[in-house]
Amino acid sequence: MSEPLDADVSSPVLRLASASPRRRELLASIGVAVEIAPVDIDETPHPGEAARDYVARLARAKAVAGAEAETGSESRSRRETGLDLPVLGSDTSVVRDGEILGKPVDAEDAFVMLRSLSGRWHQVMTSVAVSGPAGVLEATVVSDVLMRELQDDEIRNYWRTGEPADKAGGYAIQGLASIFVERVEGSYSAVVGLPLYETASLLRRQRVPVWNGALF
Ligand SMILES: Cc1cn([C@H]2C[C@H](O)[C@@H](COP(=O)(O)OP(=O)(O)OP(=O)(O)O)O2)c(=O)[nH]c1=O
Repeated sequence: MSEPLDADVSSPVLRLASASPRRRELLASIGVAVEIAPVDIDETPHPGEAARDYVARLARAKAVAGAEAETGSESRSRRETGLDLPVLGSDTSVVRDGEILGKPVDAEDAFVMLRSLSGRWHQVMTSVAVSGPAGVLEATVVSDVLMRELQDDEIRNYWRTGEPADKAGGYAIQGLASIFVERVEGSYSAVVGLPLYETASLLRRQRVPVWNGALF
């Protein structure tokens, strides 16, 4: 029997235009080893921009910026041999009543965000874009999340754990905030940062090998 897939020792098959460790781990879980190449783009929403359009625009911008950076000198030898890797960009936003909640900037910001999510449903929108031989392919997934009533003290204590700081909406469903989330309707992996079902489909269309149900 051959060895199981191990993302740490496999050579990269995809360039990940993201600094998010969650996205790297999610891709590793479906056997996709990545080369990390974060990009820096302006994440300011356009005036009047709908949340769904916003996440789609950002995911696309990250994939396109990552592909442009790949044509730089660092990867020139690979380009010359026609071996540029497809590039994945993604964006996750928490949306309450149509309003985009980004990452909290401080304790007060996190308190206001989580207070506003307490005891009600909100949406998590994640868009993924993959630039490759088939052009830029995209998918957007909207999930509904119900958070239980939160006490003021637990919101303050939650901030002190450090978990909310780099998370859209100020919480991580895959972490301590799992005790706050009562229900998810949609894609759990999309809430964490990447909708794996849709991502696998886009990757296959870009000829990136993904685990396909075969025995190892
Ligand atoms: C709602 C939620 C968000 N998140 C995270 C996923 C994303 O990393 C982050 C949303 O910010 P993003 O801007 O989507 O991503 P990022 O800044 O972490 O990385 P990059 O832009 O370089 O790709 O929030 C969780 O980890 N768990 C959750 O439950």
